[in-house]
Amino acid sequence: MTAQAVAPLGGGLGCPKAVVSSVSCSQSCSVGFNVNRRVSCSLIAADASSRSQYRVETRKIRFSDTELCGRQLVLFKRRSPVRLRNSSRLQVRASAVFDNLSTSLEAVWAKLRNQDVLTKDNIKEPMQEIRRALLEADVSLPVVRKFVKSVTEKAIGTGVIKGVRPDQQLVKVVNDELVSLMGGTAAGIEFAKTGPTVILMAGLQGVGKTTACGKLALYFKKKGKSVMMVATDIYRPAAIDQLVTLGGQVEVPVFEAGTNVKPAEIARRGLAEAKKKNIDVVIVDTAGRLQVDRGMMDELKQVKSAVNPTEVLLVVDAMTGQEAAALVAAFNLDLGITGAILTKLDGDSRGGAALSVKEVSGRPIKFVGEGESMAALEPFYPDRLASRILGMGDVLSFVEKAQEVMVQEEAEEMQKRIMEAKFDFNDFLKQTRNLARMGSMGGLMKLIPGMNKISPQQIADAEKSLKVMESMINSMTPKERGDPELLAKSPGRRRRVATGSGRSQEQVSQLVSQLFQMRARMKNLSAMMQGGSIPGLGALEEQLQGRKAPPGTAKRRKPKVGLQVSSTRSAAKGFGSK
Ligand SMILES: Nc1nc2c(ncn2[C@@H]2O[C@H](COP(=O)(O)OP(=O)(O)OP(=O)(O)O)[C@@H](O)[C@H]2O)c(=O)[nH]1
Repeated sequence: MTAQAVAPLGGGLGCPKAVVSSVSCSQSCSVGFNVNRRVSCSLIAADASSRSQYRVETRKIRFSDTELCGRQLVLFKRRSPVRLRNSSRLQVRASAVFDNLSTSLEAVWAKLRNQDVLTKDNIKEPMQEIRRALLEADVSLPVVRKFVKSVTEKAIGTGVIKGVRPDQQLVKVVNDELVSLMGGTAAGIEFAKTGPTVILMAGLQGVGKTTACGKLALYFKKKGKSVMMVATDIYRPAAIDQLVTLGGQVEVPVFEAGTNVKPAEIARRGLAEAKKKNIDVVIVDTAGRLQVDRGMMDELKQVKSAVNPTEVLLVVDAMTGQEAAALVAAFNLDLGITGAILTKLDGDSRGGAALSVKEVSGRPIKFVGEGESMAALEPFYPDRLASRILGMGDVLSFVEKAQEVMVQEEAEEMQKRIMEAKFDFNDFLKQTRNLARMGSMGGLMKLIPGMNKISPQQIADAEKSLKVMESMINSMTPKERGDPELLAKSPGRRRRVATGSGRSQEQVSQLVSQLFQMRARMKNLSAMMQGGSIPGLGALEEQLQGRKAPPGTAKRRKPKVGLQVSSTRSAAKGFGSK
């Protein structure tokens, strides 16, 4: 993009002025040229005559709309002002949001380069860096604390993934936590089941509310919806004109009733008009205030009850950082909102708002504005933003692949152990942890053909008994876990495990005998599969639910030890039953 000749403004900083004939800008140039506020720009001047590049001081420069064609740019090279020739080309690269955060995080990964595995000790310093980087990005302190704690726990708990370096592993954990911090999945707009979907827009003055109305109108129009905007800002007549102008730009009708009718009444009339015209989406613009005050809230409540909106969206300015998040929380408590629109994410915001809003307010960001043009509105995708911050999409997919391979290898190893009837309590623990990693058992069951008939209650029972069993296994010594015979032979060991886990001795005995039954069943099953007589899924389901003993196991193997093997029915309640 090329801007017109930039003439010196004179005076100001008391330095020689850079005069350039044209300005070529990288993608974020609109930040530098159109925003009516302080922006942070990193200017790189390439002097065509000397072919040298000047890294220009990153400084706050006040640009305003009125200065658009006559901007003074004072360029520095090693703190001395630089005079550029008329033929010089000037590249303006506004520091994009999250640049600093991304750079700081790169330094974090570098700290782990020579490590073999993530430990409590070697992760301390990187985590301090992450904490500092997030605070600098203006993320609120409680959010940072929670984030750092959770990343630390997960990073240490992940264990080694074959072929993945610890720094790569940490990138993945940080990515996943960033995504979940921002709400996990994208929160879309809810549409009314009948009649028009009404979206009430609220927000302080100058945050970009009216602009966001126009942007949303265009967004829905592009989705094939008919849209109408309603102007209820009766305090600033220019606001109505602004909305009408935006409506003209995006070719969407604007309902207005001048400045002598109450906002709630205008909204009501606007909605009636929209119903008459069979409009799909009605966007209600409201008046902003300099700060939250009672009058504003009361008025918003009146408008809200007049039109009963499907969505109440609070528009907040990303440049206000964590304040934006606090504002969303305050509006949510008082007015009740369904989400936020974060504007000016193209400015010099440090990005803290995007990271804090969901955690602080409990409400998701639904859209982000990244420019003044009507098309500069995007649905908010936490995963896309996280990978934009980290800039490591390839590392993420590499780690995911490695995890898949590991799960596959573990599964093959487990299968081998099952066939050899070596399945022990360590395997059992590993399996339950894998289950936990993969999500709830209910979700998993739905994926297995024939298993969807299991009731939620049965799943809940199974999950509960898995937890009970896990507590008993955790009280066993590593030797006992690897060699369950030890427990089968020794009532003393079983007593110790019972005391350690707070369970009864009978429960421990039952668990041990269930392991032997399980081994026998699995061995039989695998023998059948090898012999080609694979039981039908219905039978498998019954076996796994413990309703029917699998063929060949009706006459159960006698335990080698003095333990009473519990009945098939009791086995159904726990280990391997589902
Ligand atoms: N860079 C940038 N500027 C924006 C964005 N959204 C809005 N603006 C600009 O911010 C300024 C204020 O926007 P408005 O839409 O008038 O704000 P408002 O909240 O309706 O203001 P009031 O009507 O006074 O309450 C305008 O100059 C917009 O062009 C954005 O996402 N990025």
